Amino acid sequence: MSQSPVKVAVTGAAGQIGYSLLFRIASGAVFGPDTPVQLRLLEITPALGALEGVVMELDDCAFPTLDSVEIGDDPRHIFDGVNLALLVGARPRTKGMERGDLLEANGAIFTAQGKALNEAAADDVKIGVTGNPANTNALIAMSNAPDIPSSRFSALTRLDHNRALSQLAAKTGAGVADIRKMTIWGNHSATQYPDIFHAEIGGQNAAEVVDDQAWIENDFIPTVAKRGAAIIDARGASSAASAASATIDAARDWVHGTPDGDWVSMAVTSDGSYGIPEGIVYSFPVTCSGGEWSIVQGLDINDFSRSRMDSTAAELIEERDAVRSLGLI
Ligand SMILES: NC(=O)C1=CN([C@@H]2O[C@H](COP(=O)(O)OP(=O)(O)OC[C@H]3O[C@@H](n4cnc5c(N)ncnc54)[C@H](O)[C@@H]3O)[C@@H](O)[C@H]2O)C=CC1
Ligand SMILES: O=C([O-])CC(=O)C(=O)O
Repeated sequence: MSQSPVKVAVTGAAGQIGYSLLFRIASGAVFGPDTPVQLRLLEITPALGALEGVVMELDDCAFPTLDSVEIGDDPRHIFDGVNLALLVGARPRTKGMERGDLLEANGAIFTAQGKALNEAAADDVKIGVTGNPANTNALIAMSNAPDIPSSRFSALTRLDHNRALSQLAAKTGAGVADIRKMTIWGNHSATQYPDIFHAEIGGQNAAEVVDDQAWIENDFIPTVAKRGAAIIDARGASSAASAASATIDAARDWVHGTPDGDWVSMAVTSDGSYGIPEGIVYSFPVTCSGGEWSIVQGLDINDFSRSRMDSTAAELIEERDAVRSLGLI
């Protein structure tokens, strides 16, 4: 093992997503086989006993890339010197709830964790927010961490991106690896806009390959946007293994870069690109290189896309105003 260890914090580590996520990070899925990982796991006090059991299992895997594991309930201590913080811990929604219903319950968590990251994290920290409502939780954490550049925060829309790839592959008979340039715009919520007008299948425009606007409007977009609720209905619990997998994909690409000729979807702070109001955490098509993301510029936006991009921005503005009135930002 040639390199010095990377410190990775995971919050909500004893939860469903944590149980899929930790083993993959520990086995090198984010940083590769040559980089030792020090896991720093945050939980609420009553869940620390269960977390000890998860740590026993991590030990029992004997991963060569796992350097050490520390657990605790104090964010300031757990975030000390971390290079990557994956903020998963939050209450999940249950049947009949929208993710936005969690704003107040989960907002307080991200206020405290933003402050603790600001005080304790390493200078190069990257922060990925999975806990819902992910975009606005990232905004809350960012607003409470004034010394960390806002470009170091992102919220997870990679699961939506992966869902869109899988639905498009099923419709066209292509393999997911043949599809490039998928985009999720906006909020990780039912208003998100999965956009195939710039996507390519084997180099051909995906919307032209599909050639079925009714499928795009009535099938593809609602299936992707409401997939989380469909999983809750079927499983009785929200998505976990796929959410962990997307969290890994997002962190890996942010750290190591996106492949040439492709992009990914990440919710990042808007700089006004594509007319999206500045400052909200909005999912864009991005490329990553050298540990930094950049929003893909210059895409032509048709009227169909424009109205959907604006509706999901409007929802994020409402969420921002709601957390502002709660004093969270
Ligand atoms: N962005 C995305 O694509 C997705 C987001 N999610 C969200 O991820 C979050 C976690 O989901 P699950 O793991 O299924 O939930 P879970 O309930 O199984 O686990 C959450 C864990 O967080 C812990 N926790 C609560 N408050 C905490 C705090 N202040 N500090 C540290 N830990 C804390 C709980 O004790 C629990 O162990 C939920 O908000 C869920 O809605 C889930 C799927 C996809
Ligand atoms: O839908 C939920 O509440 C969990 C989630 O974010 C998803 O599966 O996309």
